[in-house]
Amino acid sequence: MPPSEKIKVGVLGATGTVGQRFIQLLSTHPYFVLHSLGASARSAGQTYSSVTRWKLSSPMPEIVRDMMVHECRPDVGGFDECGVVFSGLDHDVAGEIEESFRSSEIPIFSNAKNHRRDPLVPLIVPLVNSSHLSIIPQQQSLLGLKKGFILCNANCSTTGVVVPLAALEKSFGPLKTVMITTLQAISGAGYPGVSSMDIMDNVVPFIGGEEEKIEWETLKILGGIKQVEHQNQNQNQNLKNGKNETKLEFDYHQENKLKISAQCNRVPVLDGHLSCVSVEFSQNVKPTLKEIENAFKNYTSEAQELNVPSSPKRSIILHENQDRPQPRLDRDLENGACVSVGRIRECGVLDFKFICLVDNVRLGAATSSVMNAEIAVEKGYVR
Ligand SMILES: NC(=O)C1=CN([C@@H]2O[C@H](COP(=O)(O)OP(=O)(O)OC[C@H]3O[C@@H](n4cnc5c(N)ncnc54)[C@H](OP(=O)(O)O)[C@@H]3O)[C@@H](O)[C@H]2O)C=CC1
Ligand SMILES: N[C@@H](CC(=O)OP(=O)(O)O)C(=O)O
Repeated sequence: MPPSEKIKVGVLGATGTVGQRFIQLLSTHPYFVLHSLGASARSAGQTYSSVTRWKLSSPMPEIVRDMMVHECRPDVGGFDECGVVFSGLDHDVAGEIEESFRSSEIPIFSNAKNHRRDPLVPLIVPLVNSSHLSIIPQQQSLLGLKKGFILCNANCSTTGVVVPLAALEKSFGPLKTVMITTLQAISGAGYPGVSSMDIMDNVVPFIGGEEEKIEWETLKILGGIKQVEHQNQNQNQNLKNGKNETKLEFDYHQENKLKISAQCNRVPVLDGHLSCVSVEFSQNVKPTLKEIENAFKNYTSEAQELNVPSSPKRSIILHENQDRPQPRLDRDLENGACVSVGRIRECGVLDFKFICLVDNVRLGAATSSVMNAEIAVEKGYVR
């Protein structure tokens, strides 16, 4: 259900690649209304249209053209009046800025990598693990906060891969081994990103830190949250209460010891990260090709069940043509909010292999953040 009154929202890094998608998605949103924009000191104090190199094919929304861009501080520019602030900040600065907003009781939905490993911060791909929102009250109580929290969405390539992997685990139980090779678009590196001299007529077989992120983020996202008994630090109180404390912890898929290896490449594509994925199941009786196709086709997420505004009708679109999915042809499906899957076939080394595609700036970044916020509103975490 939409909130009775639209919630004021802010965007940090509003001028950047991800920031521009935020602006586009939020300019006509049924739950949220754009209230505050932030970027670097280079842009602060000027209007949005004068400092932004707008790179989307749709025009810059009228409502932001004359809005003032502010420094990314919770005490300026009306950020303290926002119920939600989205962050598309460069990771060099995102860590401290996002913490300062959280301390000021402002919920932050971040695209940056800085807090993804934090044991109190949920790392949520909204088509997979929105149940991890349940860690937020613990984050707030340990930090003495009432409304503020940080919630991260995943690396763009991770996002594209975990949706089909979640569909396989939902139907056939834990995976044992996953091998991933990515072909990543240049917009993934922000603007201006990789030099044209480096990427034209070329493939660059290195993206700093990306392989490690895919490998551990997948474990946090696909793993569950477990309740762990901790000994109460205050022994007297412990004796008085006669019980230990229960805390929530991410299990990082440890129980099933999922092994993942990723290799990442930058290719001359504007938007859309493609991945070649091979998987091995834990169960002895392997599913058939038809069963795998059905697992992808029938996969639904909580975002779909809640029917939040940014949720796709289909989380996974299965392509039958042998030469699909392709970034240029398929990245716009479901307004960039789904994952395309195709070329499912048996693998001579592991069990099966397939290709998947995600729009790195939409589901891989801004759309996931907005969908996470919609789910958080629906579940009462944003007040
Ligand atoms: N592009 C993608 O596909 C994805 C990106 N991400 C992550 O999202 C974040 C944004 O990426 P992207 O949009 O590509 O990057 P861009 O380089 O395009 O944009 C960076 C933004 O950060 C702002 N900024 C830079 N320095 C400062 C500072 N010192 N203080 C305040 N603001 C600052 C910039 O403002 P100004 O214009 O004033 O310089 C700009 O708005 C990154 O953390 C990235 O890793 C995550 C998933 C996918
Ligand atoms: N590194 C990704 C984009 C990105 O910014 O990732 P992260 O949010 O994990 O730092 C790419 O180049 O395609």
